[in-house]
Amino acid sequence: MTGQTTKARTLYDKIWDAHLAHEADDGTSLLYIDRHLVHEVTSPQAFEGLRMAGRTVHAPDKTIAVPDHNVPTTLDRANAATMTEDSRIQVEALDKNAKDFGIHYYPVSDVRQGIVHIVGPEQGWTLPGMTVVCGDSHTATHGAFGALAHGIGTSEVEHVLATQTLIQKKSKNMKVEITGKLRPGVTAKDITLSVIGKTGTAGGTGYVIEYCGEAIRDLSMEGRMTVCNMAIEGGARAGLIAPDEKTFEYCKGRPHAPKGAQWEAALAWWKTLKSDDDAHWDMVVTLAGEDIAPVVTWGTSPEDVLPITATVPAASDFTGGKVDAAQRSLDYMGLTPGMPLSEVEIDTVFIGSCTNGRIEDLRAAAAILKGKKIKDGMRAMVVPGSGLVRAQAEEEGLADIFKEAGFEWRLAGCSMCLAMNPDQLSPGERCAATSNRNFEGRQGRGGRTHLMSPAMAAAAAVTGKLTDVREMM
Ligand SMILES: CC(C)[C@H](C(=O)O)[C@@H](O)C(=O)O
Ligand code: SF4
Repeated sequence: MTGQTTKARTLYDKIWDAHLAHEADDGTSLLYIDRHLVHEVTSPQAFEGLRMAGRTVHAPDKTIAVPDHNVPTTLDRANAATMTEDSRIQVEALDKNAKDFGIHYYPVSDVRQGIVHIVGPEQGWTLPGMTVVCGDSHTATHGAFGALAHGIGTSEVEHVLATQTLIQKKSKNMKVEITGKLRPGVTAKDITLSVIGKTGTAGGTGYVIEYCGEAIRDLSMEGRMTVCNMAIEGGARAGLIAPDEKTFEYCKGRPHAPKGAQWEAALAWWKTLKSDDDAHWDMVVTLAGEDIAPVVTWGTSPEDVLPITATVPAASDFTGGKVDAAQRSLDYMGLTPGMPLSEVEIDTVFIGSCTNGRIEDLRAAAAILKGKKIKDGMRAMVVPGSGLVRAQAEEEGLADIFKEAGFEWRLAGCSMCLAMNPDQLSPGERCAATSNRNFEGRQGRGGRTHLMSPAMAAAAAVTGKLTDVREMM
């Protein structure tokens, strides 16, 4: 790495350099992978490939599996009859593969089971400066720790299982700075949606984003995970945030975090993990924290985002290819241009997912719901991101607040974030959701999704409409 070490580098450059095993003349590189997270949807063929080739998992100690997408989240889920045949096959395959290949595993029956992107940080598998991959696009979540974390395809899952390395080409560096303070009622979710609203879903293509600025520093680790989670929705390869005292504090004492002298050594390295002042950025995006409002999506792309105080746009408000796309979105979403977003009535509320299924998210929603009831006829569910989040929420009395308000209190999993398990919208059903994708059919065929923060979703459950949470604070 002569020469490279003296040049000013970004955090991404530093993590990349520290993991580079080989670089070919055309830039194709071989990266060492520190953590490989595995779930039931994208791994069965990869394990099958290993089996057929007679290979083992190269680093079973760095490979962590948990079923999350297909698992029912109802209290009776131990009963296999609650799963579809396809789901059952995938979950059983993961049970078997984890056992046969000797990797770390959190089965459905384990209180630590949950959404892979919540379990990894919670158990201390995700640490600053690491390379973290998973056959899942929202692996970007782990970037909140100053780790280079991104999704990979099933053939790459097999490659990482077999070699603990990944073939990559380096991305460009983008800086997204959120300056100043957030206003009351504005959360990490509003930041990340507003960034995508500004850059578009393709704006990050070819880049790794580093989020920085006072408003990012002020976020908790939970909030930082929410921001990085949606880097992929903005088209980026990954999103990351330089680690700081909050990061170290979060990691300290976690089951798989280093201990004693190893902790001290790790900490010394982690403290060097920041972009140099004069590092080169290929693109810079800046938003003022004060200018960010509580937002909701109105369309079928995460970039279709507006402040809750706005009205439904018309297709003619857009230009180029977006005109037709906006019209299609409006038709699918059943919305009329000019209508105040705060008058859009909803049928269902989903609080959960790897975007907003952590304890802080549940606290924010419960703070709005305390002493209130959800609107008559509303279907509302809270799906904690892991069994441990669920247990903590019960201990803090949040579960009681949700139940008294009329919410279903579920077990951990991806649930209604995507239509791969029994939790689905029916055609035309409209949902206030704290997840990250609002594509056509994402939550069930014909289902209509409005993305927002947990507090906003809680407010919507009470009024039955998209609601400005600031009116309920
Ligand atoms: C099923 C999985 C491959 C997928 C992803 O990669 O993101 C899912 O988690 C999602 O959120 O759409
Ligand atoms: S919660 Fe949603 S976004 Fe996250 S991994 Fe599961 S399906 Fe994907």
